[in-house]
Amino acid sequence: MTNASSHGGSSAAPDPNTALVWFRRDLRADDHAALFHALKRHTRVFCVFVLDTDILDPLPRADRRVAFILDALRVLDADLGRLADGAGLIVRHGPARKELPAVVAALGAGALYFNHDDEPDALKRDTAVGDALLSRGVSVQSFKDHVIFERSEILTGSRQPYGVFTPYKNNWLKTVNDFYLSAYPVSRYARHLAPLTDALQADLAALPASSRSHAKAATPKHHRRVPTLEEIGFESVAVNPKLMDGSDGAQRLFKDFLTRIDRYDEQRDFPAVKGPSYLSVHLRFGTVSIRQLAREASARARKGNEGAQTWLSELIWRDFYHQVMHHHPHVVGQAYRPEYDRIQWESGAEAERLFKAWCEGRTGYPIVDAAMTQLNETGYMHNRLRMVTASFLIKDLGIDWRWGERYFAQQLLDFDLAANNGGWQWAASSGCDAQPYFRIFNPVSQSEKFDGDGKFIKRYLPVLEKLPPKLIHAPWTARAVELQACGVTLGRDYPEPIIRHEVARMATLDRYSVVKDRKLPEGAAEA
Ligand SMILES: Cc1cc2nc3c(=O)[nH]c(=O)nc-3n(C[C@H](O)[C@H](O)[C@H](O)COP(=O)(O)OP(=O)(O)OC[C@H]3O[C@@H](n4cnc5c(N)ncnc54)[C@H](O)[C@@H]3O)c2cc1C
Repeated sequence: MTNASSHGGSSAAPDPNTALVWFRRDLRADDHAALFHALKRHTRVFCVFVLDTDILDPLPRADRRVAFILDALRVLDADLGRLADGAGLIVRHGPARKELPAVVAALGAGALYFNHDDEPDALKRDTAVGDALLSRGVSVQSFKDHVIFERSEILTGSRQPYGVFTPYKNNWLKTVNDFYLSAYPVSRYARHLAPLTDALQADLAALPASSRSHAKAATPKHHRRVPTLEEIGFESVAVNPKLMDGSDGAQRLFKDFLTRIDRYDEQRDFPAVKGPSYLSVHLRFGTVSIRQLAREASARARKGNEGAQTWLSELIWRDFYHQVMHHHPHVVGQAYRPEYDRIQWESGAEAERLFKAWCEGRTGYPIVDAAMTQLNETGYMHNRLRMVTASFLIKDLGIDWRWGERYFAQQLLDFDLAANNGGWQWAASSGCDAQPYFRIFNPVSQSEKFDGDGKFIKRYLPVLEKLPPKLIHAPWTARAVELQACGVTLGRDYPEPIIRHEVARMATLDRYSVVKDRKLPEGAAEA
């Protein structure tokens, strides 16, 4: 499997036997397209990760993702060392567009290898790095690694990108075979990984572009190549330990999920149940290979395992949203369907107040508040609740989906531009194969249906612990004495609802009337 985009380049000066592999959203040493191809074609291969200050500088100083990345880099560094004696990860801290050319020059590398990242900013960065290297005669090779099918690999019969998921999925399933799912056997050529010698590390530490290098050349035997959070200007922050340990942690989670995958289709919608895989952060940072996951799911799905079939569909949604972003980059910032940008969202101080209450889990709707608390406290939110909270913000509070998209992007450990944008535009009805605009989630029925006994709500809102199932989904419908018997006074211990869903629903249908001038279809309903 190659699918390489060769950017060409040739020169006598850089050493054609030496290559540098640039790790980005693929933080593992196993089944790695760029690493495999570099090792196969070159006899002296180095690996680098750049803590890119263009990305890191605007982030809040306490960011779970940075903690996750550093942890994953430590595992990657150790794994490279296990693959070949003395090998390891070069870690740089600075703007990637400057660091990469500097490291390439210091190593005398004749080629740079990396895996595709199709986010618009990443593409711009890669073009800048590629152009700088090409002008020096260094070849630049990039590969598909992050998805099973990318860009224009799955098209309609008339060679157009799909706008509807189900036919895309059917074509995906028809096209996929062992070729696309097999692993890149990195270890076969691991002997070509070059050791990070003391002299080399001294050279790297002295690089002018690296004002913030963390290689400690003076103590080579004991140095830490991967810096701490504090060393790169971040604060320590708690991340669920079950999600940590880089690629080792991903394998642990996947092994555990395989014991539950058969029941995924039945359990995945209930946030109090351990139903999904929790692998999203690992897929985001590539601490697990999508080929491994899709291969295992496909093998089970082909045997009729419905849990595996449903889970495979979710992995296909991921590919789907990535190809949407590739073909329609305007979705970053604008509605996929332009007519939805005519909608007038709420704005001003009142909208700001409602938005803040939503962010902080103070809407008075327990399922929404518990979900937002899960997000704020852990950096994760269950998929069903992402749909419920997104719908609530857009269709109950009348707030622009982009506000919610931005908040999720700041908070989610698994934040992925394509999936997050796809999810938000799905909820806003403006996206590719989105929820129709007239289908409006009723937060109370969603709560009753998917958290019937309120177990999830109570986990994140202990103040409601004593409320029985009949009161917990809509506490404002209870009599004051009933609530008091459970130790709750609305407005004091838990908020009054900030809107009435029935009223908001009518306002939303009105708001969305600018996109459809016909009457509501038969069955226009709540979900
Ligand atoms: C408003 C909204 C925002 C979202 N933002 C993100 C995001 O930033 N990052 C992200 O990875 N997912 C996002 N999702 C999709 C989904 O909610 C998460 O992928 C899922 O909850 C992660 O948990 P899991 O790994 O246990 O999922 P599982 O149920 O075990 O699914 C396995 C994997 O399939 C992929 N997947 C599942 N559902 C979707 C989906 N609807 N779209 C795309 N890929 C999917 C993910 O990579 C996930 O890890 C969003 C969904 C919505 C409705």
